[in-house]
Amino acid sequence: MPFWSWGKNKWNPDGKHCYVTGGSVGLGLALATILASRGAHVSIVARGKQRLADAIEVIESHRQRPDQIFRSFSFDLCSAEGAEAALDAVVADHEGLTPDAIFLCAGVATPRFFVESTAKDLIDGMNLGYWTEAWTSWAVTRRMVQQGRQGKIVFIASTLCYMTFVGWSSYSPARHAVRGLADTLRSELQLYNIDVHLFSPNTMLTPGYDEEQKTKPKITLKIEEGDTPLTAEQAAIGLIKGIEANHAHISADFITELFRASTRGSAPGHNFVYDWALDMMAMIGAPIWRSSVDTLIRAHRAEHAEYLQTNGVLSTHGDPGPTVK
Ligand SMILES: NC(=O)C1=CN([C@@H]2O[C@H](COP(=O)(O)OP(=O)(O)OC[C@H]3O[C@@H](n4cnc5c(N)ncnc54)[C@H](OP(=O)(O)O)[C@@H]3O)[C@@H](O)[C@H]2O)C=CC1
Ligand SMILES: CCCCCCCCCCCCCCCC(=O)[C@@H](N)CO
Repeated sequence: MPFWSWGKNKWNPDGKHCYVTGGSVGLGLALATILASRGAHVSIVARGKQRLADAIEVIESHRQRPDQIFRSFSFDLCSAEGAEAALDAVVADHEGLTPDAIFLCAGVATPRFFVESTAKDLIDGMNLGYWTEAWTSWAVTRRMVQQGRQGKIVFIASTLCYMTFVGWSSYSPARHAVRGLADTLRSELQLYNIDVHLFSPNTMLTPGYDEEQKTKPKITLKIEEGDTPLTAEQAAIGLIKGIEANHAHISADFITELFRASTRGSAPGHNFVYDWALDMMAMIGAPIWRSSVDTLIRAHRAEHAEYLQTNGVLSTHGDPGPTVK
């Protein structure tokens, strides 16, 4: 879309088929309910069947018209086969046609210290933080092009796709990879009139967030105190607003906006003056913040040494962990 038509013809989900991966809880469910309440047909995919069934009930309660189609399917999206099979199921009630919009919310974050991660932990990090999104985008793009259909693909990354710190060695690289793929596809899929967006939420209070607390190092949690968490609903509303504004990179909080504007690479920005102002703020603020965090980390050395000792972390050094392929 040329820049002079930005903001016109706001995206409207009414009557469109929206496919939300990871739509059973958290951000995906919040998004699915908003889309349903705005008249979309909604398909959700996740692994756990009970949570899918519960989610469909919630989505149903937002139905606007009797003809809206709501479906849920259980698939593991970490493999090309899983992503293809899920897509087959998702398009079945839509004459085999690819969805109008795909929201790639499926993903898992498991923070740990790098030295306590097994090889499997690191591979899982890429599987659950990158391939869950990449395989679905690959499957759907090929079909969209075969069918001559246009549409919208929305990748979900994180603030950690622009910056990172201690504890996120298995997750932040996967989120940076999602940004790399989204930026590449934003460029390439113009060939077919397929729009690509990247949403980078900060902390969201979701079941996934509760889960990640179980492995999160204390120092990581301490650094994250600087962030103000969003509810899944607030994040989903921010995402939809960003799509309506036709932003390539979307965020829903000020800190991520700072990192977006100062780490944008070749991605299109928002408003030039606004981005420039953010960039200036980040140029001064980010090094000050980083230096205070570095001080915090160095002050944590003794406690960390004790943690390694007590948990016998280094005695397992070199063990690749179970079932590494
Ligand atoms: N919460 C946060 O603070 C932040 C989260 N994010 C990212 O945003 C996305 C949504 O986060 P959030 O709502 O917190 O996540 P949740 O863990 O609450 O929900 C994740 C969803 O993805 C599904 N899912 C996970 N793995 C797979 C898989 N292999 N195949 C199919 N479905 C899968 C889950 O269902 P099931 O397990 O049953 O398969 C669930 O529906 C994730 O990618 C997350 O990493 C980004 C920034 C901040
Ligand atoms: C001028 C600069 C000021 C900077 C202040 C920075 C404060 C820390 C921001 C940490 C944000 C981390 C979000 C991680 C979300 C996520 O992806 C995980 N929860 C995974 O689910």
